[in-house]
Amino acid sequence: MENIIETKNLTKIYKNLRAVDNLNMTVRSGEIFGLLGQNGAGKTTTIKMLTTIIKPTSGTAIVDGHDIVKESMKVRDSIGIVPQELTTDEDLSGYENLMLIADFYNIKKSDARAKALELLKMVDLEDAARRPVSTYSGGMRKRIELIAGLVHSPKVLFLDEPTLGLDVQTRTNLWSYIKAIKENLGITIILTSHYLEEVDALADHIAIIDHGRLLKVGTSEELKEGLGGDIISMELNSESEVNLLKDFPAKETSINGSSIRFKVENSDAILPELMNILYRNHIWPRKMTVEKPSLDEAFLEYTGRKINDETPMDYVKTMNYMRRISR
Ligand SMILES: Nc1ncnc2c1ncn2[C@@H]1O[C@H](COP(=O)(O)OP(=O)(O)OP(=O)(O)O)[C@@H](O)[C@H]1O
Repeated sequence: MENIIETKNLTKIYKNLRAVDNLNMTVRSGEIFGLLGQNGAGKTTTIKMLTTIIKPTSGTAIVDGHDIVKESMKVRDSIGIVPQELTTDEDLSGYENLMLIADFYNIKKSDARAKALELLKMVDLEDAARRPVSTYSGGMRKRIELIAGLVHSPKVLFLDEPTLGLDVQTRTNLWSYIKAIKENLGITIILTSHYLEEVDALADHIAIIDHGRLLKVGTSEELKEGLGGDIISMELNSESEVNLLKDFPAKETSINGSSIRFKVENSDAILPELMNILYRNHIWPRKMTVEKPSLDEAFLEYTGRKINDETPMDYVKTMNYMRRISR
C-alpha cells in the first residue's frame, strides 16, 4: 500500500513555542490515521500545515504526491477538510449547502446533483435534505459537515475533532458514518481526537502526539503490546496445583495461596500451551481471567499523563460548540 502523506521534519514555531516539532510520519493510502493527543498537543497545527492553511516554519510534507508549500493549490484539489468550527449555512437546506460547495468547485450541475444525493444517502440525510440546516440535531449537523468536505471527491479527508461536543450516543453513531465513508469511497481519513475510544474504534494507525512531538505510532494493538504484556490470572483448587504451574515460562509469575498470576508478552499466543498443561494435569481452575492493557495505559506510558484529564480549554470549546449548534 503506497503512502499518501509523508512528513519530513515538519515544524511550526509560534514565537518561542514549538507547536509542532520535527514531525516525521507516513500515512498509507486508504487508511484511517488517528492523531491522538491532549488539547494543545499540536494536532490542529499539524492539520493546518497539511491542508496548506498555514506554512511550516521548517521541514515539509508531501500530500498525494504534492509538496504542501511549493504545490499548495494541487494539494488543495486533493483534500477535503472538516474543521472543528461549523461551516455550513444554517439558513440553507443540506442539499443547497452541498450544491453551493459544488458550484464553488465548478462542478457540472448534473454531476453535482448526483454527488449531493449520493452523499446525503450515505449519511442517512435524504429525508432531511430539503430542510434548513438550522432545524438539524447536533448529530445531523455533524453529518452534513462530514459530507460537505466530500463534494469535490477528495483523495484525503481531514477531520479535526469530529465528535467534539456530541453526547456519547451521537458520537458513537457518527463513528459508523466515518467508517462508511472510508469503505464506500475508499479515501484516506486523517482524524484528530483526544477521545481514546474514538481512535481505538476508528483508526488503522494511531500517532500519539505530545508537546508537538510524535511519541509513538502504530496500530492500537502495537501501542498496547509495547506496555510489557498481558496478565493471566487463575484461581486454582490447591497449592499443589499452583506448584505444578509455577515454572510455566512467563515474564513474571506471582503466587498467592492457591492463586497464580502470569505476566506474558502476548496471551493469545500462550493460552493454548497453558490450556494444554492444565488439561494434561487435570486442573480445572475455579476462575481464570485475561487482561490486556488498554489504550489509556498506553497513552499514560508514552506521555506520562492521562489523556482524559478534562482541561478548562476542553470545557470552553465544548460549551462554545454547544452554543453554536443550539443557536
Ligand atoms: N496562532 C497561534 N499563535 C500562537 N500559538 C498558537 C497558535 N495556534 C496554536 N498555538 C499553540 O500551539 C500549541 C498547539 O496547538 P494546537 O491547536 O495545534 O493543539 P491541538 O492538539 O490541536 O489542541 P486542540 O485539540 O485544543 O485544538 C498550543 O500550545 C497552542 O496554544
